[in-house]
Amino acid sequence: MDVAIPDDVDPAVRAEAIATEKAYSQELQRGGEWVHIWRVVGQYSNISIFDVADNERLHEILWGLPLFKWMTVVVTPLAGHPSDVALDG
Ligand SMILES: O=C(O)CC1=CCC(=O)O1
Repeated sequence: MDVAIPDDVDPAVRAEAIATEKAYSQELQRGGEWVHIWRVVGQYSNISIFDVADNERLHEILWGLPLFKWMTVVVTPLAGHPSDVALDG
């Protein structure tokens, strides 16, 4: 997720949107659907890992992001790798 909040956004609106985004994200993290969030060093971007039931649920989560209108989001579906020791029986 790349974030680009326009410079002319009122600082109070910006602060409120960022605070609401944090609460929204942390609720989903606590619920187990938003598994990881990492800051991309040097950029107003993050790399996140989601574990959701289906694409519709991920779409709902992403569209619900308070900063969504100021974001560019790229989704890369991932599958388990057969060499992952965590997947060995
Ligand atoms: O700061 C960001 O990368 C945007 C963001 C997504 C969830 C969150 O809390 O911030």
